[in-house]
Amino acid sequence: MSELLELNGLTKAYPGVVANDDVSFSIARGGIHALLGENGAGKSTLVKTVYGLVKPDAGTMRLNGSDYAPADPRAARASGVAMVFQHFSLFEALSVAENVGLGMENPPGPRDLGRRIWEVSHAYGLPLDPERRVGGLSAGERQRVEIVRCLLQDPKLLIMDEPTSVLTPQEVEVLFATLRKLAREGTSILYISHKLEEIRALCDAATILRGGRVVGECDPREVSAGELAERMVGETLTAPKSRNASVGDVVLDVAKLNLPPVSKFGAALRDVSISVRAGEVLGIGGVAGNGQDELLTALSGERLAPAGTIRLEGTDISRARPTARRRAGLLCAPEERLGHAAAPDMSLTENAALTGTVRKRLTRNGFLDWRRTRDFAQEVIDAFDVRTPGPQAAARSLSGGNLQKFVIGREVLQGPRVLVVNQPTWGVDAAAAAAIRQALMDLASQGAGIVVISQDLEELMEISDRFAALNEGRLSASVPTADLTMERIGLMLGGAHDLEAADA
Ligand SMILES: Nc1ncnc2c1ncn2[C@@H]1O[C@H](COP(=O)(O)OP(=O)(O)OP(=O)(O)O)[C@@H](O)[C@H]1O
Repeated sequence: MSELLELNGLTKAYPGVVANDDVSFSIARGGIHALLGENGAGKSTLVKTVYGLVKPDAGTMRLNGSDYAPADPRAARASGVAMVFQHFSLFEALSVAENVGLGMENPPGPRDLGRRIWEVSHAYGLPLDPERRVGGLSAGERQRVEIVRCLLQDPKLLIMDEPTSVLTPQEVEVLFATLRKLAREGTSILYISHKLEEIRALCDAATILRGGRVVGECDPREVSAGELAERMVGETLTAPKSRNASVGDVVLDVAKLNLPPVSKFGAALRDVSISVRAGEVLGIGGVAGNGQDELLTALSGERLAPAGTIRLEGTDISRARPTARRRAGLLCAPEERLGHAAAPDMSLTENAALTGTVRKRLTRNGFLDWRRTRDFAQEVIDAFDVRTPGPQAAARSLSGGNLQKFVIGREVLQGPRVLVVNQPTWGVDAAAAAAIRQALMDLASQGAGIVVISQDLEELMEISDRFAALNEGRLSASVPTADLTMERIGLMLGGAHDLEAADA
């Protein structure tokens, strides 16, 4: 196999950090090449350089034997480089075909475009109806739109940034079949993921980054996932410690909560009942868009609930606003890090103040006490090993996984009575994910009630005492995790509610 893309000495520094440091490796034609590394290792910076979004300070690239230095993504696409981002850039109110057309340099006429979308999507096992509105599509279907948009440009290199984090296990299989087919046809794939077993199943080469430098190359099929993880972090990993499951009184009690969807494309909550005891972790599984956002905003107080539906340690807080709920001890960490959980252009200190003022007493005489706030941000950075030059850094300058560690740490260190988290380890590397899970379990051991909403079933099985499934806005009765099989979980996720035991 010959090389499609060669990277030679790529270097890119940001204030206080060298994101890529003399990075050299090559990607084979028709190869599926994994880019591995813990959060902040420099993976995104590197692929953004290849896609023309970042200009390197030093180093060169060659594509297909010719010098390659894309001035912008348009130039990269013209050279045959396509990228599917972790965050989709689709317009919900437009159709599949309209969205695809908007992302193309020279889209064909509407009828032709519709026909080609249908053909390409079916040929690659990702069937799409060009006429459907994107707003009504699942996350997996939206990703198909992004992939098909890339395929219509006939790419030589397809870059995928953590593509499976939004997919169900079945959708992952379909995606892998598509990528293998593309590779057989000669397209190269550069694949970023933190899911090491997936990398072992899919990729035929891997480059490992640590601190911006290449620290290893291997064939992931010949190395265990544990070994890969250890090479990434440069140390031995420990599995989470189990804890004593001594549970206390009910701390969070939700009774028959009904709420309309947050948007036209959300799901209404229907008769949702939850009961979480002190010391307990309740895992809520389900495919995104089945009421997760509605549940989180109802619990955080961003949307008020009908009186008598939500009780915290016996007190009705259904009509209380977010600040009052925080004061009472109910804290929430939403899924979307930039925008919802953190303000991108604000510093980490300012972001610490966003949710920390009441419980960490960050105000004095009605004004923010900047020193205390900065100290709190620093405390989060230290305790959760957030890689950043310091609390003055803007939230958007952090790598995705490091910002996630900050957002979760900020809530955990406020000593909540009840903590609700949505996708707590999304985009977080194996070592940091283990640390976040351990922190949630430790918090439960200290007597808090924890609700973990996640699409990662293995994560839920690892840390939850009980499991419930959210499907079209209905929450199943919860079942002790120890009694569950994957088959039963599948049935619960599919909405077969009558199969479960009654709530204990
Ligand atoms: N625009 C920027 N300004 C300042 N620093 C940045 C910027 N972009 C990235 N960095 C820093 O560069 C380093 C590498 O970040 P990068 O996003 O490439 O890591 P990553 O390996 O993709 O991490 P993750 O897995 O968490 O997404 C990090 O320390 C990050 O904080």
